[in-house]
Amino acid sequence: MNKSLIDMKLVAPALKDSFKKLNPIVMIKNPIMFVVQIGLSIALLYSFVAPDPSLRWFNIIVSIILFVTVLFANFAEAFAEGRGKAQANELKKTKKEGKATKIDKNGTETIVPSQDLRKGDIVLVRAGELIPSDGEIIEGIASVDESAITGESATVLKESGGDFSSVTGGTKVISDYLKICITSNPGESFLDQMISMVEGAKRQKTPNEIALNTLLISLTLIFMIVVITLPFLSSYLGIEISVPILIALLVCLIPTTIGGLLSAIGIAGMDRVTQFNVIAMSGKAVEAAGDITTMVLDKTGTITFGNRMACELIPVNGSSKEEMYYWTLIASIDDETPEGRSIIDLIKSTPDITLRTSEKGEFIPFTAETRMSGANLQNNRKVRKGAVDAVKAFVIEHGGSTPQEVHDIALNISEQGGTPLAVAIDCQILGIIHLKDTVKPGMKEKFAELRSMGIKTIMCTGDNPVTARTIAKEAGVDDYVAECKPEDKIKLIKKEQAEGKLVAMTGDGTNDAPALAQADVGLVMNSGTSAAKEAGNMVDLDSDPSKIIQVVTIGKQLLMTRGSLTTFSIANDIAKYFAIIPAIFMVAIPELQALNIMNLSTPTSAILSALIFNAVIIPLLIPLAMRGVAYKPMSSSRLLKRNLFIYGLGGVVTPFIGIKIIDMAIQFIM
Ligand SMILES: Nc1ncnc2c1ncn2[C@@H]1O[C@H](COP(=O)(O)OP(=O)(O)OP(=O)(O)O)[C@@H](O)[C@H]1O
Ligand SMILES: [K+]
Ligand SMILES: [Mg+2]
Repeated sequence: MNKSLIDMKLVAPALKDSFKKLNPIVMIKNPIMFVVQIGLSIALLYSFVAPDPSLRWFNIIVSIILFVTVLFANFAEAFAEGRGKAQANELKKTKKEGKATKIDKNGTETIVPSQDLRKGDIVLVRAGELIPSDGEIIEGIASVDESAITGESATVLKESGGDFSSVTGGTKVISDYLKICITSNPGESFLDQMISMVEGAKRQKTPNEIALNTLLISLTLIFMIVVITLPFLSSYLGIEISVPILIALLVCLIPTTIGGLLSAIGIAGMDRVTQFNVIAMSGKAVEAAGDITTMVLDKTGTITFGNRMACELIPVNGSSKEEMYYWTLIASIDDETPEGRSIIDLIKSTPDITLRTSEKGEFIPFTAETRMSGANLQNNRKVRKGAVDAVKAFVIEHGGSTPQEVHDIALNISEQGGTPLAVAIDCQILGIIHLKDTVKPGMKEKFAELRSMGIKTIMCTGDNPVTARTIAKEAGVDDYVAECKPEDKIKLIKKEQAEGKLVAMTGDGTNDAPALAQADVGLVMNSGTSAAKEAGNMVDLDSDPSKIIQVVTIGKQLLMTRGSLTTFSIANDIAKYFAIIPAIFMVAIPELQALNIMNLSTPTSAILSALIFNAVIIPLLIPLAMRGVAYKPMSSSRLLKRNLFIYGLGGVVTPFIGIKIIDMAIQFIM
């Protein structure tokens, strides 16, 4: 997926498409260019049935330039769509092949076409086979090649339970086997969504785009009224203006530059996100990313590396090392979380400890609500490990208490940014587990950058306040919420939104789904559950939660590119006014010479030069529309001033130079 944004191979198909788009039914979707197309038809008519045959050649040339103008605008859009279409074709190839081994209730296997699979079906996928549709693993552990979707050739280990249990249709099982429960109906899989997103089939105009379009249409209407009334005014002065000249004037005055580039800018914005291996479910999501003012981030895995590893087991309360290790093992033996596994690994690698248990009972899995995990044993004893305050409450409930020593050790671990877990059996605390985690490098700089863009960052963590404060300080986030449960996250997002903020967040678990749905931008990890993927509006194929920062930058760049090119386009039209108006009236009103600052050779050449400039500026700006304007993190008001200066002033000056050069060239040819 990492091709450059401007691919010369896409030029030929885009040219073909630009002719197809000449169909008026397609053209009407772009009202500004549709006006140009109508103007073209009228000018063409005048070329043949003109009342004044001496003007025939002028009329034909105007018609040709108008035709090229429309074609250039169509080309901009077709070129922007090209990359997505090519990518969609690649993805469709992945979809075509398809047989699946379905397992029915009594365990019999039947081979069915993949596209017949529905939600709830169970399939068996063996090594070397493609996973037929999205699903959750119910049995097995296997390495999966996700390159068809992510473009990365690294394989991912997938297994039932935990954070890596969801699989995507179109990816390939490399080793072992997986039994999968299908979670999507035909035509609704992630791959289907991805295809329709990248090929732009579902691309709807975003609210910002609609607002801008309305403004541009209003401007067009105003200029139409001006141009239509012009002949009445000029006849007073004894000047007759031919219809093709009026059309040329109209086309120069209406915002054709931005009208021709608007949809290309939107498509390219989504494309840039895709380049980044993030699939945006709508153009609106990318735009919303540009408007974000608050970013809610998880601590573990987003700000820190997240492979929180047990590094030390500290017995307390007079319990022996053997005793503490033994019960810690019992509390962790079925704990599938990375934390749980790292505890087992640590115990395994301790030389003088043997891993033998004879306990029978029921495992209590970790939840973000209880912030504990453990086991209820057959002899009615209960073992728990978890956040210190949660375990403390558990012990008190069973008639015990926590000695000061526990708090001291926990505080010490937290102050280092680690996570202390207390281990207890019934009313007695046995020890503390030190889980270590590190802040990812470069976080402080990233958050400083966000701050300069006017974005507030809030770190949310289920961890205790001391660990939270330590990590928050080290990473340089603006604010943090400790001991945060899933519902607290929604509350936080709603609170920010009530203050008029637009909120972005990342997430992966089912727990996160409601918060992801509430947020204005919800970036979901590809490794996440299907519930989370449905709730969010963007999916990161690389499952890197800190990518939200770059996604916001791309969104900002999209909005800025659109704003800059709109400014440029309207400023351009002002300059064209100064080229054409003096040309039309100068003969009758010599005083208008004062307006003729461009000093163009003849009225005809002036009009044609302005019209040619108006056409060629569209393809010249395609690279800028595709790449986006250069973006420097700064506050929006400073950015606005800077852009008004560059694109406003540049927009006035460029056509003066351009039109003058074209005028000189025309004289030279003549
Ligand atoms: N496997 C586990 N068993 C018992 N307790 C755990 C386990 N994993 C985490 N905890 C405790 O529960 C707390 C909350 O964990 P949770 O995963 O909800 O949040 P977190 O990972 O600390 O923060 P984040 O929201 O950034 O992921 C942890 O701080 C830790 O004290
Ligand atoms: K124009
Ligand atoms: Mg967590």
